[in-house]
Amino acid sequence: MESLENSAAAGTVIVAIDGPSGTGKSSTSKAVAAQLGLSYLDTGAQYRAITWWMVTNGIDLTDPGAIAAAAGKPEIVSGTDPAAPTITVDGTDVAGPIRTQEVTSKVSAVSAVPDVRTRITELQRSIALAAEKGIVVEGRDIGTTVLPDADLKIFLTASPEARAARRSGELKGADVNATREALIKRDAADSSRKTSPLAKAGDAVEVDTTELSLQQVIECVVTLVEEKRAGK
Ligand SMILES: Nc1ncnc2c1ncn2[C@@H]1O[C@H](COP(=O)(O)OP(=O)(O)O)[C@@H](O)[C@H]1O
Ligand SMILES: Nc1ccn([C@@H]2O[C@H](COP(=O)(O)OP(=O)(O)O)[C@@H](O)[C@H]2O)c(=O)n1
Repeated sequence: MESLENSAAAGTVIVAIDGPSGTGKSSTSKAVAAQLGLSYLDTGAQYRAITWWMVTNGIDLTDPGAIAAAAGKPEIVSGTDPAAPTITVDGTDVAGPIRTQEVTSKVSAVSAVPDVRTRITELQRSIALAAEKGIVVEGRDIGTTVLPDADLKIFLTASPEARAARRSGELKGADVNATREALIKRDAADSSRKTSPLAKAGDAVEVDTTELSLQQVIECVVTLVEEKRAGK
C-alpha cells in the first residue's frame, strides 16, 4: 500500500466510488474519469467475469469450497479506458455475457468467498498502481478494503424505488417490483457477508442521488476531486 501512497503524492489521484446497485457508480465513474483524464475500473465487472467463468465451467456455486478451489483458474483482464472499458476472461470478450440475469443472480455467492476476494483485490490494486495519471475505481469495498488510502472516497446511495426504476429502464420489459426485490436481496447478501462487505468507509463523502440527475452527480464528484487536487 505504501507505493500507492507514493504514486498519489507524485501527482496522480485515486478516487474510490462505492455503493449499492443502481446508485449511479458506473455512469458517474466513467464520466468523471473521462473528464479528468483518469483511468477507470469497474470492479463489479471483475466479480461478474469470474462468476461467468464458474457458471460456464459447471462449478457448483452452492459449494464455497468448490468456488475457492477454482478461484485461481480464470485469467481476468480489465481495460481501463473510460471511453471504452473492456473485460476478458482467458482472452474472450465477456462484456455482454456477464450482464445476464443468471450471472446477476449468482454473483453475490461467488463474491462472498474469501479466496475469490483475495485474488480479485490483488488484481485491482495492481491495476490502480499502474494507472499513470490516476484512476476512478468503483465497487462495494474500494474505500474500506481495496484502496483504503484513496485520495477521495465517495459513497453513493439512492432509494430502492429510484434504483429499481433506473435498472428496469435499462432491462427492456423488466418488471419494476421484481427488479426492486432482486436489488434489495443482492444488497442484503453483499452487506452481510463476512469478508469485505458493502460498506461506507468512515472517511467517505456520502451522496444521495435519489433526487439528482446523473449530470449533477458527475459535477459534484468532479468538484470534490478538483478540491482534493488543489489541496495537495
Ligand atoms: N442520478 C441519476 N438519475 C437518473 N438516472 C441515473 C442516475 N445515475 C445513474 N442513472 C442511470 O441508472 C442506471 C444505473 O446506473 P449505473 O451507473 O449502472 O449504476 P451502478 O453502477 O451503481 O449500478 C443507468 O441506466 C444510468 O444511466
Ligand atoms: N468491489 C466489489 C464490486 C462488486 N462486488 C460484487 O459484484 C456484484 C456485481 O457488481 P456490479 O457493480 O456489477 O453490480 P451492479 O451495481 O452493476 O448491478 C455485486 O452485487 C457484488 O456481489 C463485490 O463484491 N465487490
